[in-house]
Amino acid sequence: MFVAARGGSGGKGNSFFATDTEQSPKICEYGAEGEDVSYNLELRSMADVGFIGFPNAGKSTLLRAISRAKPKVASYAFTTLKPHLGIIPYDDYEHLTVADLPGLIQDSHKNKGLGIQFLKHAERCSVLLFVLDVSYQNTWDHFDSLLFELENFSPQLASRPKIIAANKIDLADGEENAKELEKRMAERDILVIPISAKMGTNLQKLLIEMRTFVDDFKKKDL
Ligand SMILES: Nc1nc2c(ncn2[C@@H]2O[C@H](COP(=O)(O)OP(=O)(O)OP(=O)(O)O)[C@@H](O)[C@H]2O)c(=O)[nH]1
Ligand SMILES: [Mg+2]
Repeated sequence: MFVAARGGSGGKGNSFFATDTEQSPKICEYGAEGEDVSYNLELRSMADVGFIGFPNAGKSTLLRAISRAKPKVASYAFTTLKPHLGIIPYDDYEHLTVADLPGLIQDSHKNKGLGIQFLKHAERCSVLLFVLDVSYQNTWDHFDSLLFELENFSPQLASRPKIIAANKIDLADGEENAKELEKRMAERDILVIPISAKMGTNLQKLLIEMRTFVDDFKKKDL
């Protein structure tokens, strides 16, 4: 927060000039003029981290778990229709802003589903967090499909630093599927963090990694 322009000091109102004999004086004193300043503001990024994932992967559940934002969570696709922002405070008084974005589907880049509208928001995030539902086995395919949509929309967006949150490890086979995903992604040098957004498992590790990625990105961006 900062003061964009200071107001002038106030003048004295009519009641200040009231006396025993003149209860409602018609005189007053004008205040001093305030500052008159023009600013050009540039919105450089919508959020530090943008959540990318298919519908129902648990993006909104994760946002609720790590910030005070309260986006709607439900077990049907396209629960989230517009981006929701959350703020994560860290112990050193820095904070990250994260954006829960509407679910992506095949051919989003051709404006299917919430399409381009959604991808435009992602374009303004510095780091991408892919939220994958590891109650499914082949989530590396999910990751590639999501990446394909991003690449077709904007190769620059697709080249942003990426982290994968392997979500729903509390469900059957979740941990094993997450391990297999981790193995495959290690070959591509992409970090996978197994979590359960619902149960709050391993979120601390995710928060630390998100912060490290964003800090690195900002350093390079300077
Ligand atoms: N078991 C389990 N269920 C989860 C977890 N995270 C989310 N869910 C459930 O998955 C469903 C979808 O969660 P949402 O957070 O709404 O998913 P979303 O990715 O925001 O979905 P869209 O807004 O449609 O893109 C809900 O029923 C959640 O309760 C998890 O870690 N474990
Ligand atoms: Mg959602």
